[in-house]
Amino acid sequence: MGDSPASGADTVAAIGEFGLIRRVTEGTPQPSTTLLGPGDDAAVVAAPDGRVVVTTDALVEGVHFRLDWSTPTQVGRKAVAVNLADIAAMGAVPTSVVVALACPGDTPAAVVTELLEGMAAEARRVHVGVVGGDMVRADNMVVSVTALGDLGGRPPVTRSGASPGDIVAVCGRLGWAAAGLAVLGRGFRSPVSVVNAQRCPDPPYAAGPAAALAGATSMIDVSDGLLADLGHLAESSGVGIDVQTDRLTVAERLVDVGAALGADPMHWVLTGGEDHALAATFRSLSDLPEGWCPIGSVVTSEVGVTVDGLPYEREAGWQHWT
Ligand SMILES: Nc1ncnc2c1ncn2[C@@H]1O[C@H](COP(=O)(O)OP(=O)(O)O)[C@@H](O)[C@H]1O
Ligand SMILES: Cc1ncc(C[n+]2csc(CCOP(=O)(O)OP(=O)(O)O)c2C)c(N)n1
Ligand SMILES: [Mg+2]
Ligand SMILES: [Mg+2]
Ligand SMILES: [Mg+2]
Repeated sequence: MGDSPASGADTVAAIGEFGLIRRVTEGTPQPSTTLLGPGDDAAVVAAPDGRVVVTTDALVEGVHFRLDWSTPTQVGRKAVAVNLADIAAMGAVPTSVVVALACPGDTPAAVVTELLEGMAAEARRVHVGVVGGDMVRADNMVVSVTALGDLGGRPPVTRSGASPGDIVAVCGRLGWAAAGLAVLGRGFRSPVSVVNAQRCPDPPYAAGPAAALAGATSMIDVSDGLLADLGHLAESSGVGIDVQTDRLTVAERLVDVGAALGADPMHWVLTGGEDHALAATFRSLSDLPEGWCPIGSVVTSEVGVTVDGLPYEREAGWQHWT
């Protein structure tokens, strides 16, 4: 897909910026919370409780996705999903999404329309619209998404509210996208379950607001790796966090892939990003909503994360530029 540029009439350059915008916006249905959709200088969306939650994340070809690993639809879905997970991690529900796409002129127009369709499809899963965007020329593809959300009258669940004695819990998958990355990186395309997890996450969006309602004291989505992201909670809250590996289930599929590739599947679970599970702290075990699993505790030791009481010797997760 990405390695054979289209020529002739149906490229981005041939259709032009405004033809492309018309193609991806005209006739797109919007939910009722979109008061004024794409086409003007800005969109107008309802902000039911008077506050707006906003987050943005960019995906870069070659860094976050490859068009020979993923379809444009999967890239679009992923770009929106990673942002919706950040909204959920605040305990909010999404209200709308705006998107920006940069690509070379010889990009087939179908790649762009499929990507935008993927974005709209992921947004539709949570009943929100893509209410605007931007499209510009660049040497490599970059997809950037901004998501807005609503707290429903609740306080935001921040990274800074954990205190010693809290239970650390997770909702969603861990290690699957990392296993998929390892498979794709070695040139394989199966097992499709882990490969698809890398291509596009399936974050537990509803678990964020549910955790907020249940009194979660802090929360984050796992984008870089469980230990790395719990590290952000620990640092913001000024606490220690201990993860108990006997509380973490390593799915049989991950065990199989680990054995086939000579990799430790527990390392994927502890440090693999991109599944966008939610990790949160709760005052007591009985506060955990359905689907949340206890995996550790907030402790009074020095600020940081330990695994079974010990420092983790390998990288805790993904960092750009290192
Ligand atoms: N260029 C920037 N300007 C202001 N804030 C930024 C910038 N880049 C990142 N941040 C903020 O730093 C925090 C951590 O970023 P990041 O690790 O990307 O979070 P996440 O994993 O949730 O996307 C977020 O609050 C983000 O908004
Ligand atoms: C081609 C390719 N190489 C490597 C990765 C692995 N990878 C890229 S970014 C990333 C971490 C998450 O991305 P980031 O931009 O840090 O998102 P954020 O933490 O801001 O949500 C990982 C594990 C990938 N998805 N695709
Ligand atoms: Mg980010
Ligand atoms: Mg996040
Ligand atoms: Mg990151």
